[in-house]
Amino acid sequence: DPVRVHIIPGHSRLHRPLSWPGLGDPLFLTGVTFPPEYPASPETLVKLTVYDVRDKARDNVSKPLRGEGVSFLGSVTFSVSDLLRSKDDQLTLNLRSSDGVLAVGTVLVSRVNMGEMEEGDMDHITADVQQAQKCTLVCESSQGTQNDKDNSPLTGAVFKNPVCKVYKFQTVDSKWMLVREQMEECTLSFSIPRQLLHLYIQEDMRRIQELRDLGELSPHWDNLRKEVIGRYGQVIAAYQETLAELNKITGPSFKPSCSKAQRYLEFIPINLHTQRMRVTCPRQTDAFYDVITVGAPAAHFQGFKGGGLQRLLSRHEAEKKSTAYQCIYYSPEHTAKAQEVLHSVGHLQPLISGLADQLLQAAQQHSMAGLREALKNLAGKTEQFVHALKDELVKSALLALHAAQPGYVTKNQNQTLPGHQDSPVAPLKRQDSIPCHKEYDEEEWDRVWADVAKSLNCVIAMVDKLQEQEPINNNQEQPIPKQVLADVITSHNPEGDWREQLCPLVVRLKECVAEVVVRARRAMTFVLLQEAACSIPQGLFLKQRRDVVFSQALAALACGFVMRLYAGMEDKGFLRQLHLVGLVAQFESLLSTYSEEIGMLEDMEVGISDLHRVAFKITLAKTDNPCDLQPVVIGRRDHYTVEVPLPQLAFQTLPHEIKEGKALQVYPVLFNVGINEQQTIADRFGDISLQERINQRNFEILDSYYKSLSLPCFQTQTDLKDLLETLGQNVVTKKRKNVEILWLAGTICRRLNGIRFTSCKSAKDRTSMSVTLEQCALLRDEHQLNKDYFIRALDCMRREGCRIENVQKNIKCRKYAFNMLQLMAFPKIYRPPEGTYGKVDS
Ligand SMILES: O=P(O)(O)O[C@H]1[C@H](O)[C@@H](O)[C@H](O)[C@H](O)[C@@H]1OP(=O)(O)O
Repeated sequence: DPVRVHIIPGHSRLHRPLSWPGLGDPLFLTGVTFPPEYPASPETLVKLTVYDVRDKARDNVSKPLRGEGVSFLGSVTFSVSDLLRSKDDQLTLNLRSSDGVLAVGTVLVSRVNMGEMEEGDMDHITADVQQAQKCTLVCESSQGTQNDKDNSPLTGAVFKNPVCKVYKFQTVDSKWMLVREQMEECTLSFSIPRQLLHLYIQEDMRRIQELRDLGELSPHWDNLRKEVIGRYGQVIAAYQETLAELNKITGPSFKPSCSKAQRYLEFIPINLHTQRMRVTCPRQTDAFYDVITVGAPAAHFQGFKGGGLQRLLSRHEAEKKSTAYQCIYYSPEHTAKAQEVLHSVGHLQPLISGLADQLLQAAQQHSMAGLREALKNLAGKTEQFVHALKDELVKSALLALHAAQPGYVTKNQNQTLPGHQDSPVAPLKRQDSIPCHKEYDEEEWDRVWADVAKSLNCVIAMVDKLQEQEPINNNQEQPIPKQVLADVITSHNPEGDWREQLCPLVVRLKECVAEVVVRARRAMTFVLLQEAACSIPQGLFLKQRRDVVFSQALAALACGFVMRLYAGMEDKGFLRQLHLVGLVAQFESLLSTYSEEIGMLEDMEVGISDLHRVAFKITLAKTDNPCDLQPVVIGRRDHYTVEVPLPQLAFQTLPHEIKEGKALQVYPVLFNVGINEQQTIADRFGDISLQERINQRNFEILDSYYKSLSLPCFQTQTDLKDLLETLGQNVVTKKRKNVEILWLAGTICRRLNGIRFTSCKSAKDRTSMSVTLEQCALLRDEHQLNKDYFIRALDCMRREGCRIENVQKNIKCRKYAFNMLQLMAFPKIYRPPEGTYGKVDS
């Protein structure tokens, strides 16, 4: 396979093959750097030596050792002048074996012109320091300003340690505007991951219990069960340890970028901060613009050797299908269905039981209205319950479970299944054989399941009957349609007490529900056992990876939601939109689709998409005490709810739908455009399909969200429609570093009242460039910032503003971690002013 070498300023590390599993002809890319102090000249000779690395764990082959998974392939030498004179800046060289005789492969050397350099670019990189220093920063504070609306006790409960900067800029009509930047930490950085860890542990413990409740299984299945339980136990122990370590942490409410790969901090989002820009213009009401900045949600501690979640999960699914010989393969949809059924029965059974008790209470009180109300609710929930179980999966899983019990025989073989014999790994071909245990009654489930509906009908019929017996004046409401089940009714004494007559029927209904729950729970647990057993150990590693990434993503989302909610408390239109449709949460990412950052982006894609399983609820806080205003997470992996408590005063002004606890939806979308030198390589020689796919898919989500908004205030905004159309065109256009995608997506999100997020690896350098650019663009487009002040304002914010403080908070140094050569690759407008960047230990 060809090896490509790029002479790229600023790079020297060997990179993994850029290839996708299943595709042949992988491309191995590596960049080679001549450090600025190195006296390279046209005569300089470059020797390339290529090794075959079999042992991926030994990624660092700078000093390869023979016989340790690394072997010499060949080498070749060329001079810098060969490259400079070459056609298309490219040399094709033959690798030679050590004795120089054999040609053992081809190396393609390209000289990379960073491309984004334009005439006069260098002038901007070394910007006019004097100009920039005519900076308009007027004051700064670490506490915010007094009597500040942004620092109310409400925000103070969740947002901490404000850093504040105020600037004065000139408008087009030579007036002055005041711009105030405020950046804060968020307590949710730690509290959401802690709560999630608790919930993960609880859920896995419950899973272990459910597996135990499967009862006696044949040795094959029993062994698998033991193994799965053992693995769950390990995960629980690791999570408990992490939680214990997290509980020891005090200090700032954010994880600095340099701790990104620390084991005990892996669930914590990197460098999560909120940033608000408030603009005060003469004779205008203040406007403010919020953004949440956070490092890409990704499993940094686990690393990116095999890629990120999106790739790992699809690879795993494919492998599972082909190697699941020990167990029954259930598709991810089936597994999700099993979880859903488990969840539904767990949720609905206590509700049905409570409503049945209410019905008896109403009967006791001889209240026909109460009886009918309770019956209506009971019927509704019971129907939901019956419906939730109406799935072929339950039936087939019951059969499979039956076949997994000791003593099971098949009709065809009339002999014990292989999986039933002593060897725990003997193949079991369940699907091919129709189980025919003499004790197994295939109709049984249908009967048990139908009994629930039947017993509900008996209850309905009895209430009807009682209603008929009532004197006419106690029977004003419309009667429930008659469902005559004579065999039931005749057995009851029409003259007796209401409660007495209803009680046996209600008890029967509860019993039928309980019976169904036991069976359904065991059947679904068996499906999940298959899933877990088929995927050990890789599936569990991936689950842990997904837990980590999701935790970071949820902490960021919750932070953004709370900030958006607090900001919109007095906006009736916004609140209406919130409960009628929900909010867009738009993540902008600046990761490169190259090397490690591909893996980060693959993690991030799954983490952000998993956020669609989250809803928010607003609750009334017990007190106005800050600790009672902390959001609370409830739920399980397939669905979480974040409850956001508000103090009485704020709560009472909300629309009643929100006060009644309506689930508030979020629509997460992710747009990525890599901007640095690594993206230059990816754009030219690598694979950018990941970025293209993400942008196209998320455009579709955003577009369908917009279409689902039937609120007139959005449909009449023609420019919103135009913006979406332009974004749609941009995501399919082949254009390098097309940052317009990010600007359009950000603008659309703001117009849609959404939550804005900006991310890169550590949310410190590239993110700072993007956030300051967005702020200045808003000043120019929405607040008539004088054009001559645009670059000055941008440089000033980058030099003096909250973002350089963010860098300082993270690495204790006031320099963005860019070198000059990296900056050449940036789109011009993303480059910071001279003196603010350099080599730092980040
Ligand atoms: O905040 P980031 O842009 O992810 O910081 C990068 C920086 O862009 C890059 O130039 C530098 O070489 C480092 O990789 C920074 O990442 P850290 O995670 O090390 O801060």
